[in-house]
Amino acid sequence: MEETADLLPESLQPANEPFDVASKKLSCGQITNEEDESLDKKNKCCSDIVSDSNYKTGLNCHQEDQRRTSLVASIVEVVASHDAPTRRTIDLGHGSDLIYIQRFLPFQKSWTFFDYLDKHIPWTRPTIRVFGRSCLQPRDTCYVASSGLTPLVYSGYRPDAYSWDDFPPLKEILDAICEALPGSRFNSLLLNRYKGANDYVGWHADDEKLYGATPEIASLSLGCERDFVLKKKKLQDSSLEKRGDGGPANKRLKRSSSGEEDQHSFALKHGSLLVMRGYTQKDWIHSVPKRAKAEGTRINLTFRLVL
Ligand SMILES: O=C(O)CCC(=O)C(=O)O
Ligand SMILES: [Fe+2]
Repeated sequence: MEETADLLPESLQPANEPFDVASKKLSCGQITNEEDESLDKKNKCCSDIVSDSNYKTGLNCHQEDQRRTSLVASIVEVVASHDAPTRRTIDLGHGSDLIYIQRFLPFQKSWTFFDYLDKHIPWTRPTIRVFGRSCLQPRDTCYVASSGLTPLVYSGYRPDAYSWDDFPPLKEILDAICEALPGSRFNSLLLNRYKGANDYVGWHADDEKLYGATPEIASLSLGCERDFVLKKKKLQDSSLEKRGDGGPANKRLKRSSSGEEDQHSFALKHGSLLVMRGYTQKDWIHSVPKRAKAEGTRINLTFRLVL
């Protein structure tokens, strides 16, 4: 990953609204989640029904019991259907694709992981090199990997690898991801903590050789919602083109004038999982830009396989 300075097109500024989930921890300037909002409304509506059922209804005890049973069943159904993960596959074309799973982890469980990681991970903010200049990385980081792997080096920085055994909850998350992605394998994890609106990751691709030609990267988001932007590489930016191995990249990237989108933006929700697959690291770059209204802390975990 050779990170570039943050070049944020004006058109990508979102219409953020403050996010406040009563009793669900913090308000961090997150984008309002329409579904969470509607869940809140439905939950409120359900509790209204429950308290209404205490009023005199004119039904006998048996009828009242039946009514309560069916009310409880429908409340459970509403809550369950809103808690269920939703999976979406996004075909970026030419062998690149994404999977986005909203509510991959349950809401409160995600906050439990957030609190643990915020407190227990030995976060550092290293000096990196961008365009030949040294600067402080604009977010906190930590690296966890199985022993004996090729070390990760990015932007002139080589993080020390902590062991999975140092942070047992990470293994729990890894197990959940492997269960959701049968056949996938991960042995390393780069953690990022964005402490507010000014923290970001600039345009880059995770195209280091140690991940091979078509790495699968599973990215879990916890805490404050942030935008994740993907932009198609120009043909001359393609790593294959740079290596002079122009054939496949040429074929994949050249056809981009066919009306396909060259840029995608996703608001990554608390507890969501985004998976990048295929040629996504070869043909696309991605970033998490600064966002004035994203005041809260966000923790991101990217699980990778070092070959
Ligand atoms: O924070 C994110 O969602 C992305 C982080 C990222 O791109 C990276 O660590 O390589
Ligand atoms: Fe990345």
